[in-house]
Amino acid sequence: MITLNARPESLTFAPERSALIVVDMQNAYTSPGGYLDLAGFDVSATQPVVDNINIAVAAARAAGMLIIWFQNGWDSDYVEAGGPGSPNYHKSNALKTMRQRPELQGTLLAKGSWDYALVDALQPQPGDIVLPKPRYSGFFNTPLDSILRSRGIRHLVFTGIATNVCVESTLRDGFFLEYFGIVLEDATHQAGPPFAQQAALFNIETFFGWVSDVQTFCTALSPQKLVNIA
Ligand SMILES: C/C(=C/NC(N)=O)C(=O)O
Repeated sequence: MITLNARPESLTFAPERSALIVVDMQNAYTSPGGYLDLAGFDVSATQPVVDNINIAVAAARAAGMLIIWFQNGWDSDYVEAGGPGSPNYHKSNALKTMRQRPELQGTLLAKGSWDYALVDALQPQPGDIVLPKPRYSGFFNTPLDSILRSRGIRHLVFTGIATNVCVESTLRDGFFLEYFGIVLEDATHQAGPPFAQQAALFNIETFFGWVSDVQTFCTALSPQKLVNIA
């Protein structure tokens, strides 16, 4: 068992019965020229997040935690995105950007595209689980709940982009399914202004889960080891 210092209080859990979830670290959400950048969101501060996720993943893997990587997106014909009868068609800024700029059609968040791919610096290893997801929540239309329940996993440590959209959506759905959700704040980044990050972390800390950071997480898993946090 480890005890992880977190806000609003510390949590004790077994690493081998917990998972590190990496949410949507795709070029779409992280890289200049990716979807968020093209849609007008600031991605200039995402590199430290990539670096910190690599540190957290290495520490979690060494401690026997399951690593789950999500990739958000749809088939290249966007059937999975839903048509005009789906709110996703109207709210997805990727779909809206492609309607405004038809030359981008088929490039944003389409499976097989550069935009959909995980960033080069973050690559799953054998034993990790990679899950595509068609909506913001990683519990919606994916086998996530079955994968976790079959392994007796109840504690989920979250990293990834965006804190206020897919990270928060997945953590909230997990809360309703009786999972304990913890966010490593310096391994996440918001879509939108800085207040979106602050509000998401406030919501999580106050209502849905816990907030910690990569250094604290690594120290809890391996007290003797020194890490260089970005
Ligand atoms: C805005 C947005 C966020 N996605 C995420 N991975 O949090 C989107 O997919 O449109």
